[in-house]
Amino acid sequence: MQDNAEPAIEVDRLSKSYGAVRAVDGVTLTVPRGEFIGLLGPNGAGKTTLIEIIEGLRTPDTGTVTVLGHHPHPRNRALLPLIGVQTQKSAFFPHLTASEHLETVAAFYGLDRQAAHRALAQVGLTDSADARVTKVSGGQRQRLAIATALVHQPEVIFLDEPTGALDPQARRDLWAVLRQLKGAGKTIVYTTHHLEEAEALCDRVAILHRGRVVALDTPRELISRAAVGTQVLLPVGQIAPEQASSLDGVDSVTVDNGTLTLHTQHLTRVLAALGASTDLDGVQTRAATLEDVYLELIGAQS
Ligand SMILES: Nc1ncnc2c1ncn2[C@@H]1O[C@H](COP(=O)(O)OP(=O)(O)OP(=O)(O)O)[C@@H](O)[C@H]1O
Repeated sequence: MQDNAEPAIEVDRLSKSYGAVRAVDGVTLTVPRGEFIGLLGPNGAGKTTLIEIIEGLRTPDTGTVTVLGHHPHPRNRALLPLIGVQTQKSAFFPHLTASEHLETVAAFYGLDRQAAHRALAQVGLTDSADARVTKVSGGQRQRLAIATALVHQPEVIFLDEPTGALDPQARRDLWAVLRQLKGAGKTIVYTTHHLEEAEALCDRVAILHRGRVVALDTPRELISRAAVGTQVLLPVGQIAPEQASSLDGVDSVTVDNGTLTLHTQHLTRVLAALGASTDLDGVQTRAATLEDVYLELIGAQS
């Protein structure tokens, strides 16, 4: 019997180098069951290497990994039914329709057509069941890749940039699919370069830089701890930048593209001071986002 208190994933002091490049450099990470965790970081930060070591597709130099209590290395067959993997280069069986492709995958797991049709429905692709895999749109391809990872109803799902090259509507549609998986109690590990998406979807995010985890927390906590604060935006000309700088609560002022931006940790004080000096019509405020935190962290480390 499985111990449900046991974490879904435990990574301990994991490292992997390619020649002189330390792709993963001493990563320690625990993912509880049912968590939706995002791995973020610039190109080359080590996200794919880390996720593929956890999946058992790459071998670490040092350190240990357990997934649902199993070691993925050396290749561990007991783990395969428990994990679902969508990689950046997901391949489909050519010449088949979406449902035929999934039925073939289901057969590998000793499952019948029903499993394939359930996975199609889960990602909202039932209407495209008879479409050839070579003819489907980018959004449908991504859904089919996720369905391929879901056929055998795994407990832990790994998704490497599942919303990569999708248009905004297709991405939003996929968010609904990912939220449903989370709602069904699955543990999801995913990588993305879309920070607003990670902020909307993830319970926690790990920000990687040069193979190391430089931040690990809930998006909300990371944002509240960051120094970025809130921005107050108003059209240039409404108040002189020097006058704005001297207002109560203003930390700094920048002018960009016709907009004067006041940076502050004390929004109410700034709005009160601003209201006493100028008309507040046209003034906008912008709360800090995960993207601000990310840029601050990565910028500071570069
Ligand atoms: N098979 C490999 N052989 C040699 N170097 C590799 C290999 N795989 C990754 N690297 C290097 O390891 C580092 C981490 O790469 P990785 O693909 O894990 O980063 P990433 O964060 O997933 O990047 P991206 O966001 O671009 O997908 C990079 O410097 C990359 O060039």
